[in-house]
Parts: sequence; structure tokens; C-alpha cells
Amino acid sequence: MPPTSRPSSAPGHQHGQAPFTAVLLCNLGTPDAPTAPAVRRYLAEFLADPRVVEIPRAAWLPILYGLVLPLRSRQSALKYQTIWTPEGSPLKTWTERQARRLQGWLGEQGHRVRVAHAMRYGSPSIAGELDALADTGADRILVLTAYPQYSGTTTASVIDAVTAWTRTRRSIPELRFVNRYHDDRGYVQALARRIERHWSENGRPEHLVMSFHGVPERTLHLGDPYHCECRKTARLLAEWLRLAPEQYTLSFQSRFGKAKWLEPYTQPTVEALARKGVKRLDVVCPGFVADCLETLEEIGMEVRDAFLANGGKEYRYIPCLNDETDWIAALGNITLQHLAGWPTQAAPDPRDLAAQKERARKLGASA
Ligand SMILES: C=CC1=C(C)c2cc3[nH]c(cc4nc(cc5[nH]c(cc1n2)c(C)c5CCC(=O)O)C(CCC(=O)O)=C4C)c(C)c3C=C
Ligand SMILES: [Fe+2]
Ligand SMILES: [Fe+2]
Repeated sequence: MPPTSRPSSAPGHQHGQAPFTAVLLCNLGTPDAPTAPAVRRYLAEFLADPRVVEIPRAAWLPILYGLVLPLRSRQSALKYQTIWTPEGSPLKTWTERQARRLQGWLGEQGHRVRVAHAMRYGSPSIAGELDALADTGADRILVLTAYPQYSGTTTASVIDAVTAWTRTRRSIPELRFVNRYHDDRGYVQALARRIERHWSENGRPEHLVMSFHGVPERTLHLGDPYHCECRKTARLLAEWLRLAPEQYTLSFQSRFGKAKWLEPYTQPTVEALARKGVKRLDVVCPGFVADCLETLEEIGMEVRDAFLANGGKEYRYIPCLNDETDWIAALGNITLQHLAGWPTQAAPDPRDLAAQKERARKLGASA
């Protein structure tokens, strides 16, 4: 038996297919089009997730359908129009590219692992991609989220979707989850290099804001590790950049609803910096690994306008890691750490399949 194939009794193995190991890179999701109906479909799925809005269903769903969706779909569609590209939503384009480049990187390292990508809300769906992998012989699947910091609102929701899918399958592949990598050396170093390159091209700012997506403050008191993990990422990043505490500020963006969210909020923080006399400001979003509405529109446009309106002079948004080579290598190393103990060179190789067929033919002929 060639070293790259495993016995056909492996769970999930379909008759006539060589079993293989897969990685499913999961991100949040994004509308299919920058139109109110498409944004509405997307937001309806997103905001009805009990992991995202932790208000009892009976109270929340009437508000969602009666107020939030009618108002927000139209407003958000206008915002999506400002960031839409000929290829579609940036979040989707970057996630596709990351998956493709991750597979390439793993292949260069000699690991025949199939990398697919999925979106928690919208398409391609997690269940659809898992079906496609399992139906073609994936018997080991590593679920890798695009969220370096664990949050019940994001990471746990991906795990919910995967475990809901397992209930639909008789033969369930072996599953592993990467819950976090907020303090992974490769991730933090890739961020530091991204920022340093930006500084070598544009000069250094007077101050750096590290803006993470917010969550309701009560999730922190309920034990969600998200806040602590954002703080650790920020501290490690500041150490790599050799920033003194007064040279940077950690803040939280994208507040949604009336409740108190993690503080300090990004926009008031940036306005206060401008009023204190900071003229040159850079903002980076370390918790987003792919540029999206929340980085390109909110940080790149809205918060910029607020900084300039309050006396700031130069504002630079530093793009996300996207498909940076260092970042893809970091993702690759995170993948390999989590695949350890699982044979990783098990992707179907056409040569192995041809050899198997030839053996079967000879056996058949001699019988
Ligand atoms: C990076 C991690 C994210 C966490 C944590 C998170 C929590 C969270 N988000 C909302 C509400 C909205 N988020 C929206 C967009 C959005 N959120 C993330 C990531 C996290 N969210 C991303 C990557 C994006 C961008 C998607 C894109 O299409 O580019 C939106 C939709 C946009 C809008 O209408 O303004 C909402 C709404 C909540 C309530 C929450 C935690 C409770
Ligand atoms: Fe969000
Ligand atoms: Fe936003």
C-alpha cells in the first residue's frame, strides 16, 4: 500500500475513494450582492443566531423582523456599495484567496491536504462544504476559523454549525477545531511585519490605534475570553513593534444595538486623540484577518472622517493580513500544529488511484 493512502475501512471513506485530510477555513460571511434584499437575507441569518444576539428569541425576533432588518438592510447595502469590487465582496474574495494559497503553501511543504473555505452565514455554507468534503472521501477535517481571538459570538457559532452538520451524517469524519491563535508567534509577527512595511513606505505615525471588533460587555462578565485575548494580541504586537504604552491604544469598533459594548469605542477614541493634538494617526485591525465592510468602510472611511473633522491631519488605515505571504505561512504552521498526530499526506493522488486500479485489475484477472 502506498504510504499516502489509508485503509478503506476508515470512517467517512466512500467506496472507490482514497481517504484524505481536509482543512475548512471558516469566516463570518457576507451578502451575495450590495443590495437591500441580499443584505437582508444575510443579516436575517446572522442576527437570528442565538450566539450573536443573546436575547430570548420570543423578544428578539419581532424586533429583528419589525425594526432592524427593514432599516439596517437599506443602510448597510449603501455601505456595502462603497466597498464592493468587480469580484464581489472583499471578505469573500480574500477568504477564497487565503484558502487557495494555504493549500499551495501546504503543498510546497509536502503536505497533500485539501483546503476548502466556508462562510458561517450565507454561501458557501459550512454544511455544504462539509458535505462536499465528506462525500469525496475526507475522513479527517480540521476546522480553522478566521477569528484569531475566541468569542462565543463567532468561534462557538462555527462549532455549532459544524456539530449541527454531524447530526445529518451517518459516518462522521474525525473533526478538530482551532479555537484560537491570538498569541501565535507567526500571526503576531505577520501583523508586526505588515505594520512595519507600511511605516517604511509611509513614515511612522504619532500614534497607533489597534481596533478590534467589539462584543457586548456582558459577554466578558459571563466568561467570554474574547476581551482578554484581544488585549494579549495587542500587548504582543506592541512588544514586537517596540511601542511604549503611550504610543498605542487598544479600542473596540462596530458597536451594534443599545447595550454597553467593550470599551473604549474606536471612533470616540480617535476623536479624542485628534482633539488632544495628534495629527498623524494609523489604525490597524488585528482581529480581522481579511478586509471587509467593518475595516474598509467603518475604519477606512467613517472613522477617518471623524479624525479629520476633529483636527487630525493624516490618517492611515493599515490593511488586514489578507493574502500576505507571511500570514499564509503562519496559517500553514497553525494548521500543521493542529494536524500533528493525524497523517497529513493523504490527499488522493491520481498516481495512487491508477496503481490501485491496476492491482485490482491484475487480481481480477488472476482469480
Ligand atoms: C472579528 C470578529 C467578529 C466578532 C467578535 C463579531 C461580533 C459581532 N458582530 C455583530 C454585528 C455585525 N457584524 C457585522 C459585520 C462583520 N462582523 C465581523 C466580525 C465579527 N463580528 C466581520 C468580519 C464583518 C464584516 C462582514 C462583511 O460582509 O464584510 C454586521 C454587518 C454589517 C452591518 O450591517 O453593519 C453586523 C450587524 C454582533 C451583534 C456581534 C456580537 C455580538
Ligand atoms: Fe460583526
Ligand atoms: Fe460596522
